[in-house]
Formats: sequence, structure tokens, C-alpha cells
Amino acid sequence: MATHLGRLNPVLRHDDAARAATVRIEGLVRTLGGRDVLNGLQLSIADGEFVALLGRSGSGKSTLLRALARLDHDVPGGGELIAPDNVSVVFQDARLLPWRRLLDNVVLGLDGPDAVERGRTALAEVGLEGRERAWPVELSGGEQQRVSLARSLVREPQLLLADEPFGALDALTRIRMHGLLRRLCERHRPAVLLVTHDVDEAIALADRVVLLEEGRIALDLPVRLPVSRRRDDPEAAALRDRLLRQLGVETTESALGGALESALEGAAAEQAHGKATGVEPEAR
Ligand SMILES: Nc1ncnc2c1ncn2[C@@H]1O[C@H](COP(=O)(O)OP(=O)(O)OP(=O)(O)O)[C@@H](O)[C@H]1O
Repeated sequence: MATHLGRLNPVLRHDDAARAATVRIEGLVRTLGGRDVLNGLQLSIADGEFVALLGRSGSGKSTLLRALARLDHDVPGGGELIAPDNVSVVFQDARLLPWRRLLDNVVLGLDGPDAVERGRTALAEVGLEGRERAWPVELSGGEQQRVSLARSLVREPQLLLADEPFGALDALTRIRMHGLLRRLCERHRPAVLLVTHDVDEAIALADRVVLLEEGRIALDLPVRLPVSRRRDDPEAAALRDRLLRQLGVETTESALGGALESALEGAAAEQAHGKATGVEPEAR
């Protein structure tokens, strides 16, 4: 396990205690536009744990992700951040290279004689078997995000960072992607930090939901729901209410309840489909 802090954030340390935790952050500060966007933030993510990160717009979610992805060397700050070297990032847009075929996009930069085979397997895992030679432009937005997931997971990252990866997709595609992501994570077991604005998405996918407020973690709640999550689980409803209250969202329960039901049903259906057939669903 390696350590990391940006050039202007000089506290670097190897630590045996980091073995049980993929990520350990203590007192993290990042200053942007004259403001401490991250202000003494503490957060740990255990090996294989799936954490969803919520927070109002501008609360610093992307800033935290950039710190973990080592994309913030020019941002002043301080504190301690321990994270693995092997990190993959999935963004809202798939960021595929348009002049490379799908398989070439997935294996780009991958070493080893089995790289191509691993790329093929990864594409099959996301439901794109047989599309290896297609061009990105031939794919829908959801399919492009499947390639983006394949490109990330083929590297077997210890930490997967996802910044609103489904934010640009339509509701149905998003629900299908929830099931796919959950299943891929169960298989590959990276630690995951998923940034989302969607409380229902967080509850449908995560083992733990944390909420960022004024540069620190204001809420840190476990999701005590079975893998196959049920829409009528009182724990899900209680968790949603708690998170929405913290976010200051005034809305009727029925309006959000419908979205949560869809998200949970979608994830469960994808899971059942994967288990029943033993293969990933076809690309949609
Ligand atoms: N390069 C920059 N210069 C100045 N301020 C910045 C810069 N980048 C981000 N900020 C500010 O830092 C704060 C946190 O931004 P960040 O993108 O991390 O928020 P976020 O929680 O991800 O927001 P959103 O949910 O809207 O994506 C915002 O107030 C933003 O305006």
C-alpha cells in the first residue's frame, strides 16, 4: 500500500494500520477560491467496502474524489491521506478515446501478454461481448459507461472512485447500471467511493452512506439491508428520511418512495438475472 499527498500537502506516511483500510483520511484540508472546501475531514474505507458520498452541490464531493485520485497537486491544503496506488476513476462521461475501438480503449496502457484476453473478459462482464471492434460513437451513453466500467475494473483496482457515473443516463438505464455495478463490485471487491446526488441510488448500492457538509463528514450511516434490497424495507425508508432531513430536502415521501422502489427493484432484478443466467445482461 502506498501513501499519497499532493505536492503542497507534504504529510506522507507508510502505516501498517492502513492494511485493513484501503483509505484512511485524517484532518484533510483543501482550499479553493479562498475557502477551506475540505476542512479537517476524517474518513476511512475498509477493503472491499462500498461507500456512497452525498452532499449538497458545492459541498466538496468532487474535491475529495480528486484528492483520492491524485488529481489535485495544485490545490493547497494539508492533513493526512493514505490510499492505494492502484486507483481507477469513473466519471459522469465515459471519456473513451473516439479513435480507438472498444477493446483498445479497455486495454490501453495495460501490460502483460494476457492484456487482450483480460480486456475481452471485462467487456463480456459488462454485457458487451462481441462488440470488441466497435467504435465508441456506435454506442449509447449507457453502453459507453459499461466500457468505462470495464476499463476501470480490468485493472483490478484496490479503490474505485466514481463521480456521479450514472448522472447523465436516463432513469431506466441508470437502474440497470446499478445492478451491474453492484454485481461487478461483489466479484472484484474493490473499495468503492461513489459520489452521487441521488439518495435512493446511495441506499440501493452502498454498504455505508456518508454525507459531506461544511468540509467534513456530517453523517456516516451503515446500510443494514440485504444484498437483494426490498422496496418495503423499513430500514431503507428510515435511512432515506434521515439523509433527506440532513440534506434539508422538503418533499413528499411518496414522490421519492417511487424512485427508491425503482432503484431497489432494478438492482434486485439485475442481480437475479445475473444469478439465474450466470452471464451479464445484454447491453441495452
Ligand atoms: N478551481 C476552483 N477554484 C475555485 N473554487 C473552486 C474550484 N473548484 C471547485 N471550487 C469550489 O469548491 C467548492 C466545492 O466544489 P466541488 O466540485 O468539490 O463540489 P461538489 O460537492 O462536487 O459539487 P457538485 O455536487 O455541484 O458537483 C465549490 O464551492 C466550488 O465552487
